[in-house]
Amino acid sequence: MNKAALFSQIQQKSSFLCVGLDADMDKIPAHLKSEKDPIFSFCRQIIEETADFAVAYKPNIAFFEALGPQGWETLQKVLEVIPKEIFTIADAKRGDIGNTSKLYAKAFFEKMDFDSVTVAPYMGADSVTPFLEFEDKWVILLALTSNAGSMDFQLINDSEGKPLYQTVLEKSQSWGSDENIMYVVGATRGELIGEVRKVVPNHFFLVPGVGAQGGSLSEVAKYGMNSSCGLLVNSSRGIIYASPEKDFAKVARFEAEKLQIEMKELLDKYL
Ligand SMILES: O=c1ccn([C@@H]2O[C@H](COP(=O)(O)O)[C@@H](O)[C@H]2O)c(=O)[nH]1
Repeated sequence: MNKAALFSQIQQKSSFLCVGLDADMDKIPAHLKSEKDPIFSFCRQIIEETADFAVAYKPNIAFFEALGPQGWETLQKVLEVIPKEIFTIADAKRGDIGNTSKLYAKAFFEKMDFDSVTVAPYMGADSVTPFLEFEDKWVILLALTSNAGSMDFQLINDSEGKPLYQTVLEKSQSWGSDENIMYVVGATRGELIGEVRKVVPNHFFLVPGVGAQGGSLSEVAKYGMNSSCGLLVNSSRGIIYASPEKDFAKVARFEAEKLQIEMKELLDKYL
């Protein structure tokens, strides 16, 4: 999917919501566990109920890998029930020496037909560029993540006072463009989102951290929105585990709609 198609969907749905599919056997409702493929059943129902409000889905690959070989089959089935016009993100956080990255890219872009994959930047250009050789596919590079540990490296300043995440943003711009690179920027980062936006004014950000991690959607929009929205804001647990009962999918729909209503207001305000 290209940037224009993504923005057009954001406008049509008045939403920049990404629903995170962190489907955990220990957390899905008990009644699903007797089904043949409980994780597929859970994800399918979440997708069916939230697709009106979501412009992206982000299966976190760890939750599928943890199921062993069956998990990869489940992931493929989940990918197939996501409506074609909705952007898909393999949250896999890959990246390795060039020939290995090439095969990771093949796995997510050819064997499975994801629109994008999250990639760690720390092995440098040759670990990222193999992912950029696929038309209308995206790399989502970890820049300023939402977790406390982001302080350990990403916020360390160099001798000129520049934080490492900023070097990642600056350097990676020569590897691709705002048509094939997005950046992960945590919703928990507040004003720093504005600092990221200054360095990369036109790129989309994938923003995890609203909902369960407590990030503020209004701050994300205030500091991060650009003229083509430029934001995909993810919520996983806040939507998919909003109810542990049989009504989980309906309650997920309600939570997704709540976020979409807030997003519409923010789009009207800033766009
Ligand atoms: O900086 C990051 C990068 C990725 N994530 C992932 O996003 C979701 C967040 O889930 P919530 O339940 O909405 O907190 C999850 O898959 C993380 O692995 C992130 O949180 N922060």
